[in-house]
Amino acid sequence: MGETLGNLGSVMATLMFIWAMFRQYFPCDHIEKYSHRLMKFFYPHIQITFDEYGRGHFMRHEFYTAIETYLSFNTADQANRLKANTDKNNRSLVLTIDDGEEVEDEFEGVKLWWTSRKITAETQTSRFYEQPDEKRDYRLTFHKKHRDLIIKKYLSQVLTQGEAIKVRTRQRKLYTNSWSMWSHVVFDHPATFQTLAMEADKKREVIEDLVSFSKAEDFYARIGKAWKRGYLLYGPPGTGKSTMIAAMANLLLYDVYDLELTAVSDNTMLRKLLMQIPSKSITVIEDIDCSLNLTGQRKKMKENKAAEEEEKEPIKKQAKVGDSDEGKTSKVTLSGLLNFIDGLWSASKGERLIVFTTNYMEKLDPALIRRGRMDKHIELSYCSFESFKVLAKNYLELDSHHLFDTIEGLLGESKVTPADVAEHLMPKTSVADVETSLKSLVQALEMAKEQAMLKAKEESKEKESSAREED
Ligand SMILES: Nc1ncnc2c1ncn2[C@@H]1O[C@H](COP(=O)(O)OP(=O)(O)OP(=O)(O)O)[C@@H](O)[C@H]1O
Ligand SMILES: [Mg+2]
Repeated sequence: MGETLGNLGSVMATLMFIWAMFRQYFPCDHIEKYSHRLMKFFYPHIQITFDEYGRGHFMRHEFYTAIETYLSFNTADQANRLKANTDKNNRSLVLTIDDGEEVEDEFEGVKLWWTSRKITAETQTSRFYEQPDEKRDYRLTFHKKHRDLIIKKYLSQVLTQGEAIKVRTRQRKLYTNSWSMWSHVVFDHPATFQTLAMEADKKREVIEDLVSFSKAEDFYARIGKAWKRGYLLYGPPGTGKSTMIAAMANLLLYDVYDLELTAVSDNTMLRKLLMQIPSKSITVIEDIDCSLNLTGQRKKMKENKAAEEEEKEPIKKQAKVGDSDEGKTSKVTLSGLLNFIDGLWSASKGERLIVFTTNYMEKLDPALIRRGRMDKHIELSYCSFESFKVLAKNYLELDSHHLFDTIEGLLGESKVTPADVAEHLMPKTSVADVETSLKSLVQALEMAKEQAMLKAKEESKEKESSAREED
């Protein structure tokens, strides 16, 4: 239909040309007026063309790719000729409508037609660059009485839907910083909140927080706050902090920017790196307590330790002279990081998450973790029975077992991390042996319980003896 209308358009253009020639020899205002009316009567349609590339541009127009995605998802089943491509993951086929094909779409009861066109032009080779010899575009045709509806509503819907599909299907990346640049690999971590071992209520709370944040653009705009949210994940090693970050990225379909602060030489470079982070991303700073000058206490502790060492071994101190930390360590400061989080970062558009992790919450400077900067503090702790049940389901596809009661009792009396539990549940043979796995876990838990009891005894003995000494 659209193609026929297109052809009709070219016929009309030819007629217009003949008419222009005619008018040159027989000028007459009346005839001109009526000719325009006639033209509009016969061709009451509007056509809009969306080129793949702009003039002199080497990047595809974003609207072209958005339309391509929209059409391949919504209308490809109408076309008889399709082009097959693999997606960026090389995993599934993406079908787009082939050159010259026409598809019909409908919006609020109005019919419109899209044509995918290829126009072959003569090759022009300039000294500096080669002009592509074929040009592609999408042509949209609709009745002129729907002009406002299509231009104002339909087109913006096509673009937003196309963009949304692109985000959903795009390949996500894990970025790491080297010098002042980010380099990336494919982010393919399988962790999800479903497989994360954590108490169900706590998990639900985190998921709801993340989802409502990702949908709250209007809310943040209304209250005049930058659309960003900070999370602090804390807990002993092996309790799932890094796993939770992967689950967050998979839930929101964000890219991950893993910022290694020890590789950042100063605040200027930090700013440069952070400015390159786009929206829909999670910026991660792991083990913030180990990141140099970021913790007031840590610095003090270091100084105290150095002073102690000095007292014990003055010779060692002499050897250290000239071996100052200055050259080796990063000059990134806590205030530099905080200024950035509060200042420039807030000025950039789009949603951003920043996640800090630490094993030692108490070591962190209060300025870093105050609410508003780190909006949510999430503790990941030792394995509870509820967390164990998630792991048993993941690793052994098990909902219940006669050893579960014993395990529940032992977990209450010992401190083991989900990482330790997971290690015992890992099948050691090609055929998963549930009984052996659970028994080995029970043994490990009993040992941990004994050790915990011994430790408690030693501690109480120490307390008693120090109290006696004081007496
Ligand atoms: N809560 C959990 N749910 C599921 N798996 C977990 C959990 N905690 C730990 N694991 C398992 O243990 C491994 C280590 O966990 P992870 O790297 O997330 O710990 P972490 O808290 O980041 O430790 P660290 O403080 O040392 O960085 C993971 O690969 C995962 O298989
Ligand atoms: Mg970790």
